[in-house]
Amino acid sequence: MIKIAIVGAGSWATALAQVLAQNNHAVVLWARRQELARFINEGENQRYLPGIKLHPNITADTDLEKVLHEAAAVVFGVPSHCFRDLLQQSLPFIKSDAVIINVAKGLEESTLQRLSEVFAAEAGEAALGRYAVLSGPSHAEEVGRNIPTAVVAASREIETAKYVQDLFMTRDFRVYTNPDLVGVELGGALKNIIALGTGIADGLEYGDNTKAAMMTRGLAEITRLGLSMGANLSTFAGLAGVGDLIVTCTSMHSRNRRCGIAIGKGKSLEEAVASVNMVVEGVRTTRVAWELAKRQGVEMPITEQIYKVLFEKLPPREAVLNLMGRGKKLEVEEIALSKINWTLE
Ligand SMILES: NC(=O)C1=CN([C@@H]2O[C@H](COP(=O)(O)OP(=O)(O)OC[C@H]3O[C@@H](n4cnc5c(N)ncnc54)[C@H](OP(=O)(O)O)[C@@H]3O)[C@@H](O)[C@H]2O)C=CC1
Ligand SMILES: O=C(CO)COP(=O)(O)O
Repeated sequence: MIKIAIVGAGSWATALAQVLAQNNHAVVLWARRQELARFINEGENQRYLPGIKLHPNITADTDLEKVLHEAAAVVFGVPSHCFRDLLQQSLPFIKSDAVIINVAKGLEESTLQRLSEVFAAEAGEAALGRYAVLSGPSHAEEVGRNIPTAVVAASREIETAKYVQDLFMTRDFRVYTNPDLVGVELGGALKNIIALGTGIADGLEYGDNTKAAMMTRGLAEITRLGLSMGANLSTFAGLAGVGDLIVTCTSMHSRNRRCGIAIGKGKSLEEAVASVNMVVEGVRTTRVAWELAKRQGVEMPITEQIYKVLFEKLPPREAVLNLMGRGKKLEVEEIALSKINWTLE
């Protein structure tokens, strides 16, 4: 039995603790509030994953040093906006050979960095070899109930990705490996923007056609930004790309989609986020992605319109009209233009 620490005690951290505990690991979660640690130690995370009886191998504590002591692997299961701060607090207590696994799906707002870049900045470039990301279509509410799920472990070092695959793989939780850290991180973070958008369309009571169009064109712009930042094209056709996009844009479990629905129904951003009562990563990610699109010089029209709805009070119906009224385009411009020598004129 090896000890695995999880920094965070929200819905995803708790669901992943269940998976790891079922694999016979000793799992200790760090909660910042006593109440949450008590819920978990009493066998149910009533706040974040109600109705699921937790495995006896799971405990929780509010003492970060105690939680991290002698852990062979450390999972960061907190929202992106507090990752750097908690990483800084944790690093002095993490064993030098421990594997670090990040499961957050977001980007850092102040620096526009991917979370692996934040990790490298804090822990040193050499430590990146023992850093992995776990991502893919996986709602905590379903993983916690052992509903069959498939995800991806990505790392610069294949051995690290394989280690993570072995840690998490169960009968109901299948883990693939992928060397494309950049693509897996971007796929997981950027799909939340499109889920906000499809949620808004649902809130406006548009139909399935609208949703399918937004998901498909959303994937096109995610891919465009990803390729400009060094990601691998095939990652976006995989679990961390289209797979996660599908689940987040269609599931009522999705916090981003539910937030979008509330906005589409006329709630303000603040009211919509408050109604979800859990982290809505896509809001900050929209700001970051819009800045990245400008920096990289790539077109991200859906992201641009969602940015305007969220932060510039553009009425959602006008955002849809703006998207529908854009100039004529080739569907697969990057691929078409490079392979068959067409032009847009
Ligand atoms: N939920 C899901 O199904 C999935 C989520 N993810 C990703 O996992 C990450 C975590 O999401 P999720 O579990 O849903 O979030 P939740 O809202 O369920 O839980 C958030 C957790 O982080 C803690 N937290 C929030 N802010 C801070 C802070 N400033 N300092 C310390 N702790 C803090 C909360 O503690 P407190 O209760 O004290 O506020 C809580 O324990 C996100 O990046 C999300 O995109 C990925 C896959 C699936
Ligand atoms: O990433 C997720 C599912 O794969 C969770 O998405 P939400 O944060 O929108 O619930």
